[in-house]
Amino acid sequence: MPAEKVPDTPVEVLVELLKKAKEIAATSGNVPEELTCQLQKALDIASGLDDYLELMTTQESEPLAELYRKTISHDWKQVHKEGKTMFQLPKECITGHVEGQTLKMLIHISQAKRVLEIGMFTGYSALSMAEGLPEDGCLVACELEPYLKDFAQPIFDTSPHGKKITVKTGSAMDTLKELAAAGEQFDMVFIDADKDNYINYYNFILDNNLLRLRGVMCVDNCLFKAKVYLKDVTDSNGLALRKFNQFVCNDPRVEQVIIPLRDGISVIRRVSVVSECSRTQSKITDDKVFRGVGGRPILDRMHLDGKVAYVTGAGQGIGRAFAHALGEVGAKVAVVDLDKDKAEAVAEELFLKGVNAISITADISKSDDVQRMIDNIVSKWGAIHIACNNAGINMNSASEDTSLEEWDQTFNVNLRGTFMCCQAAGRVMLKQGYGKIINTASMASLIVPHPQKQLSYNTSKAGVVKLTQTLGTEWIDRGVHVNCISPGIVDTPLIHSESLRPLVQRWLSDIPAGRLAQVTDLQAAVVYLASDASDYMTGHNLVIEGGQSLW
Ligand SMILES: C[S@@+](CC[C@H](N)C(=O)[O-])C[C@H]1O[C@@H](n2cnc3c(N)ncnc32)[C@H](O)[C@@H]1O
Repeated sequence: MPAEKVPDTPVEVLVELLKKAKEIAATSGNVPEELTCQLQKALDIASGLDDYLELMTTQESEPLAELYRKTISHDWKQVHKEGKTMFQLPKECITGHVEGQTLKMLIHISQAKRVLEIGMFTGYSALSMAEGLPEDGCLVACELEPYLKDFAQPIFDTSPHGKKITVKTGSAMDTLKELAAAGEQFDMVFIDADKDNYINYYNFILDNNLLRLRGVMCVDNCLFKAKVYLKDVTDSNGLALRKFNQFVCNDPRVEQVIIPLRDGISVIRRVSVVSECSRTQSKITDDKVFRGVGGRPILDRMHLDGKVAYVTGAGQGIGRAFAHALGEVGAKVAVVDLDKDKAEAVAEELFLKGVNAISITADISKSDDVQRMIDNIVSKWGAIHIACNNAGINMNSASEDTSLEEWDQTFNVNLRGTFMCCQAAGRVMLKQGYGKIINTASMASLIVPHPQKQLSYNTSKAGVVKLTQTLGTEWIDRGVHVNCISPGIVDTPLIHSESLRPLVQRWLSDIPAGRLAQVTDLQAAVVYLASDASDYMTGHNLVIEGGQSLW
């Protein structure tokens, strides 16, 4: 701590006290050496903590470092003297590196997209949190002093994350009222402004649902230099924080913990709405709709944590998108493809994202390969919960010219291969009493896409739908759901081949949505069909074609 710095956290106060004690020990002749030694150890521990945390925390970005340098070197006294700020702002009120990184981490953990900050100062915590937000995330920062907006904005503009921040100047309570009137809600709220208003901000936020269900509130300075728990404190801010902590601690609407980092950060979350409603004796219907099935709200019911999935034809296109989608919501994924390199590349992509993935090379038109694929997965992960039978081929020819070879090849992969996968995975799933099979059919199972001629493809995909319906009804009473997805025309590299490219304009005029499907348009469907949220669906053909089959 620099010599002129005022101790600002319990640890900094402790360091100062230990230094004084050491000085006293050094100047009194009769202090045992053992006591001096113990004092030095205590001082080393306390004074080394912040430096160590600083060193071991991921480095701040250049815009944050610049914001810090500019804030610390600014003459705040002079600015106030010149009447540019209403109050004389102490530079120490900047949150800084370790706290900024903590807030950014909380944003990541809570997957917040919308953040509200009360008390921006020069914007260090605002920019730290913005860095943790996704590209379409946003942060509304309330700040009393217009001068601070002008101070922070040029630095925000140097950061790729600065555009996520909107600064609202004026009294924070006025801004809160405005936001509540507009029906705004936030995933995370950070309070770091005038301490005597903390309880008012907190109550207003909860009473007006500014913090969304399962949102998180963080509050700074909750240890207030230890004044919240020391006796004989007269400091008004210390007493305000003490009262605030006690209020939150007694509030049945929330759970809280104070993290003793810097000057203390309270992390507060709303507890179950059920207990909140019974407390207020609201007339609620306390059932699965209200609580969620098994206490899990709808999005949680789409999670696939601990589930084992495979996707065939996952080396590219739709299969790759399916593999990523299933992995992103928690499943372990076996990436199956005829092409070894492609399967390995996608498994590597998934692994990089933190998904447990393996690659398997298999030709699903060969029964031995199919059985080997299933055996590999079961021996590696002990089960198969989700089977995405997606591999397929498409050849074009006029029906009068379609060779038996083309017909057989198409059916061997698209229908016979899909059946073999369903059967092999189904045997495992029937034994488990649980399974979700998702076959990739096609819009061509419903309509005859034109002008290209693809008899064997169309009929094989119609077969996939009937296969799905039959298995879906035969196995459902033993816990195995079988459904299929029928994509419309998907924008894959194949579409841009020389022979197909001229047809794109023609197709577009047949599609109400006015565009081809992207593989990402299909991802939510596979997650839904793989999850418990679709437990009453079986034998269904989920058509995703931008309305094309309706015209
Ligand atoms: C502790 S500083 C905030 C530090 C900031 N979070 C950071 O990361 O550096 C408190 C800020 O709250 C602002 N403030 C105080 N009272 C306010 C109020 N009633 N409405 C809005 N802002 C207020 C002050 O002007 C000051 O900039």
